[in-house]
Amino acid sequence: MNAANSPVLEIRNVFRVHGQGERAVQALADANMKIHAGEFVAIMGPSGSGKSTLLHLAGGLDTPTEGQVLVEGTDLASLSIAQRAVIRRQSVGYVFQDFNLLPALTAAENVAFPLELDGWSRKRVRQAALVSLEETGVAQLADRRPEDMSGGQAQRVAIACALVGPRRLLLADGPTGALDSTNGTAILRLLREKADNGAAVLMVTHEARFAAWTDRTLFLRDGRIIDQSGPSDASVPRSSSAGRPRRSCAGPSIEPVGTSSGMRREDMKSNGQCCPWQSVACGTIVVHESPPP
Ligand SMILES: Nc1ncnc2c1ncn2[C@@H]1O[C@H](COP(=O)(O)OP(=O)(O)OP(=O)(O)O)[C@@H](O)[C@H]1O
Repeated sequence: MNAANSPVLEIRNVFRVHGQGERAVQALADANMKIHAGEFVAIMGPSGSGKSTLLHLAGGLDTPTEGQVLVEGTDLASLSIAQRAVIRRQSVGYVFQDFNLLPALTAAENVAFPLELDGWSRKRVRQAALVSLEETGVAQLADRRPEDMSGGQAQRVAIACALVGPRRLLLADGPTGALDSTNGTAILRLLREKADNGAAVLMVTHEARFAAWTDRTLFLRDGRIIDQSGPSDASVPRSSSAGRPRRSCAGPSIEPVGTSSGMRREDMKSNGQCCPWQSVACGTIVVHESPPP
């Protein structure tokens, strides 16, 4: 299906128009980009320039009006809804702007959820969840529910959700938004490490100091990719640049169709088999067999 050197993510001649008629908004226009394994790419641009739309398309949460989105060589449009949900759950980690943690579950259960849907054993799931929470510095919150967390803590749990398991494409929409400088830097370091270990990472950020951790930055304006900046110190080998910024500087919300709030854990698991209805939860997609309430 995909050659070893093919991009993990390719956006090919993509247009996305939201709404119709007089209310139509061209959120993306002729966007083209590729990210390979091991690359960390930032997206910057003014509010409304199409950053989240691009990320939603990359994660298969939205479909282009025109053009193709390929994940590991597979055109997402060629897949059924259920097949797309599997790709998103197994290959794509998504950090949402508003976290999307399931309120009825503890932090560890939130992180474990996609792995449980994939049939991992309870013990393996718990171990993987704890590793991921440890990586984001919130292992002590494993048994706490989102309502008992601060915004910054919830954000780090949401990042743990996106990073758990062997995801090869990480999409992060403002992953440092609710974090102070120290924790924000720790998350950037972690994303950098994930890229250095082979993941493809695409991150929306408003801050050039965070983009400096990436390999290149895409600049969006009015839905168009208007520029790209590469590394200013490309000669620095990966191993010696780990743990610090790589560069000195960098030159729709699609609502879930349903919400899982209030659903019981077992309901959510049994609803995870297939279906046209889906909601976004904790870096993965929860699918409902019937329309959510
Ligand atoms: N579901 C939607 N329905 C209608 N218009 C939308 C929808 N989602 C996004 N848009 C519009 O598309 C354009 C791009 O939005 P998008 O959220 O991708 O921008 P952004 O760069 O992520 O903005 P921000 O930095 O404020 O999050 C904006 O004009 C926005 O109002």
